[in-house]
Amino acid sequence: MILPSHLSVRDDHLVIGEHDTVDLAERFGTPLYVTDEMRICQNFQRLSGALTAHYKKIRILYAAKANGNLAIFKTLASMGAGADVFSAGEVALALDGGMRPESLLFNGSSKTSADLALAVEKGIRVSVDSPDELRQLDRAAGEGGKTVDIAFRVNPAIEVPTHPKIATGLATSKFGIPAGQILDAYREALALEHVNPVGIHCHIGSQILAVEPFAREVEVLIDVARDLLDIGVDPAFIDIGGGLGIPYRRETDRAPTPEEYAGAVMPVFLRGIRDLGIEPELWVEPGRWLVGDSTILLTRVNSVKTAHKTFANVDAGFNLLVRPTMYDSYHEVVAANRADAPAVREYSVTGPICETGDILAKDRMLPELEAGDLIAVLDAGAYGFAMSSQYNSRPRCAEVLLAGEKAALMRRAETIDDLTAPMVTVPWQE
Ligand SMILES: Cc1ncc(COP(=O)(O)O)c(C=O)c1O
Ligand SMILES: N[C@@H](CCCC[NH3+])C(=O)O
Repeated sequence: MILPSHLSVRDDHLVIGEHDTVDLAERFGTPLYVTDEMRICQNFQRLSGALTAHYKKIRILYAAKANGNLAIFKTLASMGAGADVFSAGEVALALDGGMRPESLLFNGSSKTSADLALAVEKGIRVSVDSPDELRQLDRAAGEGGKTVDIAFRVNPAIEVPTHPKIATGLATSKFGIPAGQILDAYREALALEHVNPVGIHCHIGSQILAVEPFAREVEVLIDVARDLLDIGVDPAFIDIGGGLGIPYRRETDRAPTPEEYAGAVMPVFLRGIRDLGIEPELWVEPGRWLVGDSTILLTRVNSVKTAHKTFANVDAGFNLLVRPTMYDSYHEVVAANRADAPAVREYSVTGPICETGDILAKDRMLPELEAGDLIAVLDAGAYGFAMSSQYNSRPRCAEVLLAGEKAALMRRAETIDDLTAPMVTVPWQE
């Protein structure tokens, strides 16, 4: 099996950073999310380096939805990242994590009036998703006695090779304004008093393992910029969103490197802006690429059963990692306490949730397993804990952050009391 450089095997045990996963599981319990902070920093530097090699005016906005732990915001803020935020919660976390309001972009196709008021109050730029939202934002800004800088989210009508549920720039997608309507939207923004159109925003989808769609996206955005110049808007930034995929199947996935991504996108961007005589900042909104491979989910085998096939029943299910169930996603699994043992039997690694679809990994060759063994699910840092739930009334597990020799909780495990705490006794049952 090919492991990323922050994972290794020592004395038959899987090691993350400098830490033996068997020790981590004993110390903190299972299930357990474990994140290597250094890996996130390396990922950030690599992506940032690849882009700035072409153009200096780059901003990286971490897509906060990928992993919402406050510690992750702090790590990325310290690297100089801003954030793509989608909710009041993400705004609060980003600001608490040390990001400045000017380094955030408030995205979303269905913002509440409270979201808009929050953006106005905090001075956060807004990616506006419809003319209706534009008018509401103008009103909110007027009431707050302010002017808000905005971009419009463009729907570029681009097909992308990914799971249909996470392609966001299809003509039929709920996100953005069709290219044919976008100029009217900017014209309307120019006519309004409290919104200031300064940017162009787009995001074509997630887990994209090809670079051509990003290059086509940039062409569309350059066309929009050309039209904007005609109506007197010189864009201060062009935000091409996130979406760069990672190789979940390391043996076979051919994932573009950041250098290949930059090599496809930047020449189109640079040629475009040179022709137009403008020098906007280029913004990107990576989520998965920054945090995806930084994290493993450790889960203990409760029992092994051979029936129609052989099941390793573990203590984490789609309550903690929904991607395999929701998108048929593949995550590599490793027998963490037998990492050198030969793979001799096919297992399905199944969780404790009362649903047939609760399968973390289907039909994988693994060493002989028994109750008490430890399984590591790899590449669980993006949309892992972030999409967890308390389904089946299971408290969520803890998250640990590693930095060199250090290991500390960045979120404690929930308890049964945490499940019931928000519940309120209705008066007729008192
Ligand atoms: C607006 C926006 N930006 C960025 C992202 C991050 O995507 P990814 O994690 O694939 O980089 C998303 C999620 O797809 C998004 O909706
Ligand atoms: N949740 C998806 C990615 C969605 C990206 C958000 N727009 C995943 O796990 O792959």
